[in-house]
Amino acid sequence: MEDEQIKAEQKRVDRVVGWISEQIDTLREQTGEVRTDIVGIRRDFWDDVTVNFEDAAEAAETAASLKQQAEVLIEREHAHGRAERQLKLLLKLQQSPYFGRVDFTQETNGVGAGQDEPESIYLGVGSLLDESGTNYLIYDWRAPVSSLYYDYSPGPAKYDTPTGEIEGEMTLKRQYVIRRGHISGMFDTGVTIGDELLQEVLGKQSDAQMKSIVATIQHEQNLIIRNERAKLLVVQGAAGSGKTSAALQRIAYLLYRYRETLTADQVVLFSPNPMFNSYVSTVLPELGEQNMQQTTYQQYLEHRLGQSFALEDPFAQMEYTLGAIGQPQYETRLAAIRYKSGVSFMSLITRYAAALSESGLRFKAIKFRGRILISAEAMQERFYSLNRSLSLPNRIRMLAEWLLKELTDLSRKERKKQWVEDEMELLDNEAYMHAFDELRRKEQLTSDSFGDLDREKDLLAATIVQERFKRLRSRVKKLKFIDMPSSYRELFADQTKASSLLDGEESSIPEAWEQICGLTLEQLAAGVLHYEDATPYLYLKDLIEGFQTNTSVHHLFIDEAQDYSPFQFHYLKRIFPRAKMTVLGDVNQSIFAHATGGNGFQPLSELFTDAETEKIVLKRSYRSTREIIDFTSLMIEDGEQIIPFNRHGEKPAITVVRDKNEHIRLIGEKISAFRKDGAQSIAVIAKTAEESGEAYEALKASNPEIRLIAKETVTFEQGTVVIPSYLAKGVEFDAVIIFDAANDVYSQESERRLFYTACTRAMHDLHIFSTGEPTRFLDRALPSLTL
Ligand SMILES: Nc1ncnc2c1ncn2[C@@H]1O[C@H](COP(=O)(O)OP(=O)(O)OP(=O)(O)O)[C@@H](O)[C@H]1O
Repeated sequence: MEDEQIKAEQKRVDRVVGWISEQIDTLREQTGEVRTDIVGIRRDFWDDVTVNFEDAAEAAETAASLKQQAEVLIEREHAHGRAERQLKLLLKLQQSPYFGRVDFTQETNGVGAGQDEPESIYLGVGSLLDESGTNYLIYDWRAPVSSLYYDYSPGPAKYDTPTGEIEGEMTLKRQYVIRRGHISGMFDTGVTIGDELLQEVLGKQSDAQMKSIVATIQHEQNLIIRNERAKLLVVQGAAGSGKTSAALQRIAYLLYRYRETLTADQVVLFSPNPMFNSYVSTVLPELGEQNMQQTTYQQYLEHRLGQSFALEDPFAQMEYTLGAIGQPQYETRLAAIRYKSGVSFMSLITRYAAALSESGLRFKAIKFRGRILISAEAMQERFYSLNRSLSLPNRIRMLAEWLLKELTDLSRKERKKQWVEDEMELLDNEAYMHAFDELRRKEQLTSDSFGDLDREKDLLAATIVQERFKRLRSRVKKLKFIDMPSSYRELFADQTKASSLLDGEESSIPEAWEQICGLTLEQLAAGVLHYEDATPYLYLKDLIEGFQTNTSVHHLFIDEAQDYSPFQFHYLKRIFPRAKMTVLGDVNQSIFAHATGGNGFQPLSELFTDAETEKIVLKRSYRSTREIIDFTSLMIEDGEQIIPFNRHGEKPAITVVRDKNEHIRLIGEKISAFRKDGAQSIAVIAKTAEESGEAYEALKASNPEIRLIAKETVTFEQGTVVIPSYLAKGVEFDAVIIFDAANDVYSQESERRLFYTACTRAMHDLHIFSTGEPTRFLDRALPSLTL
């Protein structure tokens, strides 16, 4: 690029940065003032309100005055929040005001048709107006016009606006690398967005935090980011194709596009594990947006199931499926996982709930001081005497009301019991006075009541009983009187029940049903709820008690969606009925036993109509070097369809070791070598948690800084780690060492995708160790390896 051009561009950068600096100063002053206001309002809060509770009118005035004062404070605090966010954005723009430019000449139709003057559009992470307040010095990357930059190369181009399509000619597309207000790189680009810039970005060392990709979003990723039409957007993308990145930029886009109506807490991202949450948590703040709500499916289950069971998590299930091969009930468990994850089991549960509507729902007696106050039979009788045309949840609510009334009656009788008398006597003076004060407040005792010993005692007895009944009432309100575990268990207790429920559709019941029933009963008796049972159990619970739907969520993002079962998808749709879904995954990385194999996201299509659904396939992979992608693609079917980005590095390598000592020594040496080459993050990926633990113990002596990642790990940090394969999902490392790829470690066909997932975590280097003959998943890839 010519010097003159760079000089002219730098001049513009200087001017823009100068203007940003001025605005920063003004804003700082303003935020300072607002802050002082807030401190002042807080300090003088009580001086500026008139507090008087003498009578009802005064109290009302006090309340109004308090409300007004609080509103002023809230308004100021909001203003402060807005200004702070704006300030943060300006500080970012001050360092790097923009990353791209397109020159675009809009076509004008009709009278005087022809071409307007070209306009230069500069793109940054936020927009900025000039001194006059009328011209944009920087356009937000999410503005309609900015899509030109992502969708076109120079030539005819168009973009959508809320008022229609605008066509024209793009005459220039330029990219900048601006650091601390100085242009350090500038490229004019052709067909795709800045191969050069992308090269530079992708060639960098990894980070503990995911980065935003706004400067280099690719056309097909932009389709995901800006999609506004689909109610269900399905993204099938190769490993490293930018699914997570696109999802996060899409959230930023939606928050910008619908800023009047959408807030960050109306967007929920389901991610694979807590560590992944930490990994992606900085992307939106980096883009000047607040973070969406982040959770994992397991966290949701725990929140809903509370303490009622020892709830197995997906990783414990995974450890079992990977490590218990050959154990007595292994095959039964696998059959159970497959069946209980599918929609057939869902319809069995739906029918079971319908049957419970007629009979069989289990209840728990309400007990008090070791006595049964209301028996389960009484509840059952009452429940089934209610109008059966009413839904289960409605009848449950009516039963709860009845129970509360019963409890009120029972509490009256309880007052006369000896234990109340005993308890009254035990009250010390202070407690007695306290109870009496309470009584006076509640019952408005007059001074006449003093001395009326009987009345005093009655009231005190009522208070004591009421206190003790509080817990019972609260349990009733929480519907704890339903014996959910027994109600669920009953489905398995009689093995013929399923076929009678599925009259005509018995063929969907698996062959091993009898054994599955046995296994389920065993596990429930031990107070354990297997992962595959958790969603069905919750579904049944919700059919009985009513679904706890969340209608405030407008957008649901499900990352690593290949790990969700059809049942889970249906359930999520049910609890977020108003949300649009963006579902991102890679069928080649399906690692759970419930994975449905080749048909990928098929179950999802049942949730929305064809017209509501859009599917985007990402074939280009950005994470790894061409050498790594060429190699890993040979491990999977259709791998040749993955298109590597043209970035080169060392060929992957394999070392077959002879014994344990050599194994550990060579891995230690490899770690040192990678570090010397500048790798910031190195992962030794083992198959299971158990193998990771062993690897860690063996390696830590010679690598004291090495860390072990377990399912509880919540932060993703740089450095050298040992990590189980399934936890490495979604994250990436400069260099990956596969701990042991021996054929007897990765032996089952079902483990192919797990192995593939582990290998595709590598950005720049991949080294595979094997303690014997390497896994057959490498058969096709092996010849291309450096031995
Ligand atoms: N357009 C882009 N510009 C720059 N970097 C990109 C782009 N797209 C993807 N990347 C980079 O590629 C890597 C992989 O991206 P990401 O993790 O989003 O992929 P993924 O499809 O979710 O991967 P996986 O399914 O393997 O977990 C990241 O380092 C990301 O920053």
